[in-house]
Amino acid sequence: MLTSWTADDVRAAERPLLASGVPLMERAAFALAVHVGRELRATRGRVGGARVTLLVGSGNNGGDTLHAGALLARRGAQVTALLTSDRTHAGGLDALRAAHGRVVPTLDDAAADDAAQDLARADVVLDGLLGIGGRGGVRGPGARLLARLRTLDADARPLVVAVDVPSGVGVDDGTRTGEVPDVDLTVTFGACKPALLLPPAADAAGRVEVVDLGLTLPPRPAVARLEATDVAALWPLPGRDAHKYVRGVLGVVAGSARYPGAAVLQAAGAVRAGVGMVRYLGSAGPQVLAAHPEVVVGEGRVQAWVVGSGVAPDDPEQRARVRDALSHALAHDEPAVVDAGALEILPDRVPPHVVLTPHAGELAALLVARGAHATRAEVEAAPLVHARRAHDLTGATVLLKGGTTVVVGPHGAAYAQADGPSWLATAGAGDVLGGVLGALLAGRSADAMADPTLPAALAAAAALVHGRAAHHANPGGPVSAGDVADALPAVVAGLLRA
Ligand SMILES: NC(=O)C1=CN([C@@H]2O[C@H](COP(=O)(O)OP(=O)(O)OC[C@H]3O[C@@H](n4cnc5c(N)ncnc54)[C@H](O)[C@@H]3O)[C@@H](O)[C@H]2O)[C@@H](O)CC1
Ligand SMILES: Nc1ncnc2c1ncn2[C@@H]1O[C@H](COP(=O)(O)OP(=O)(O)O)[C@@H](O)[C@H]1O
Ligand SMILES: [K+]
Repeated sequence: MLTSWTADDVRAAERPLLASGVPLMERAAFALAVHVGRELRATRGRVGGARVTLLVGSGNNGGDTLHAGALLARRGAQVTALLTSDRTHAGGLDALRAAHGRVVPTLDDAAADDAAQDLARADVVLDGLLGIGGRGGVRGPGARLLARLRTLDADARPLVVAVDVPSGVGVDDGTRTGEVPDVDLTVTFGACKPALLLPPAADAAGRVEVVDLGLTLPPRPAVARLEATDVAALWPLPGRDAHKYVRGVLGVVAGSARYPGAAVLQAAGAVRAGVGMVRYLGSAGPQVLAAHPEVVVGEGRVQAWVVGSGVAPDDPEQRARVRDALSHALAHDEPAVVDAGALEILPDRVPPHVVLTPHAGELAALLVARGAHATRAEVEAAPLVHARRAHDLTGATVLLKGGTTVVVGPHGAAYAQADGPSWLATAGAGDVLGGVLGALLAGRSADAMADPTLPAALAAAAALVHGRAAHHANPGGPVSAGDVADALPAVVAGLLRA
């Protein structure tokens, strides 16, 4: 599992070490210089003679950058520091000067234009403008330099390394404000930060290397990302004496006369993910049975529900079945996935074993219906913030679909899963995901009732498996939702072997 901690968590963990004189900045800068040296050796064979340009802000992030620049200068690199403030970390500046680095105040437009030449000639640029002390987008001279960097021709573009985080990201919430450099590598100190996992900030962060500073961090991370072994540990495995009812029955209320395919795809997701049995309720029974003869059509006991996918607003009978299923789930302590058409008829407050699976547009509509202001674009710009708001307003676990899927549950549980290729953004893929998650909740129904944070972990696991199934179905190329479902058994088997 990848784990990340907030700026406050990291600062609190650093405090006792700093108080006892541990030289954290020197350690951070040393590790940064090692990583940059490795990149330079990979791209040009040696550090000696490499041109290194430092973007230096007013805080300790700039201090790290100057100290790393000094170490690289001592290894023969030609280092230029572009200072963007009249305040600069004194120790860092002394170290760079002592190592014969060049120091250039870059405080106005003319200086930024001159500096653009340094940027274009550089082999590597270190972004040391803002770290965990940044508030809002980069202001002033630093923003001018980032704009110059962004507009360099592609063939003049140096390797860009972010110091701790790319400057301009919301460290704790993954937002981006103003100019944010698109970096190739982020070397982050003490712990990974949420912005390096969360959209849209993480898209700017490139590869992430975490430098261990020996911090003692709180037990619960702010945002996590499941990996294969975590999913294997969460997956419900049939025992030798299992039968289909023990393994979990999933009630599926999906599809309508207008969208029968949603029911077929959702059943495919659940069946291929290995559910004990699917019971289907709705008008698409013949289509579901034709595609999946293993499905049972009609009412009966279930351990979990998935409701709403492909349920059209003009289908009052299917909407009534969704309402009945939701009431049953709430009254009998059965976990439920609430998708698409069912999001509009969700009760005001629900427990966390109800998992909402909106995309950004549906999440915005859900928030607006509860008196909050939100547009689709605002949700996409701050997925964690809006998923958390939806959790706070409804009580539900929230899985917000997107290129990176964000999951929020109670007690601060949060996940960011970036497992699928962009090809997964295809009609019906969400229906398959609902089926996979339903299968997991049916298989671990009692556990999901006992541990209110488990539905969030299962939702993240479903997103991982779904994304990997899209890769597996056709590596590097297009997939249909049906292809994704067909790839599930092999992907699950692969994860369980890992
Ligand atoms: N606490 C520590 O001892 C350690 C900190 N480290 C480094 O220190 C960084 C945090 O240092 P700081 O707390 O000094 O914070 P930063 O260096 O992130 O930035 C703070 C400075 O930037 C200015 N600033 C804030 N927002 C701005 C904006 N939007 N535009 C322009 N200027 C802005 C502030 O006025 C302040 O001077 C970490 O990210 C990490 O790189 C590492 O050296 C490891 C040890
Ligand atoms: N850019 C993207 N990259 C990877 N996966 C994506 C991207 N955009 C959306 N997805 C995934 O594709 C699926 C689309 O689901 P959804 O929006 O519900 O579509 P539908 O309702 O047609 O099934 C979700 O699992 C979502 O996370
Ligand atoms: K930075």
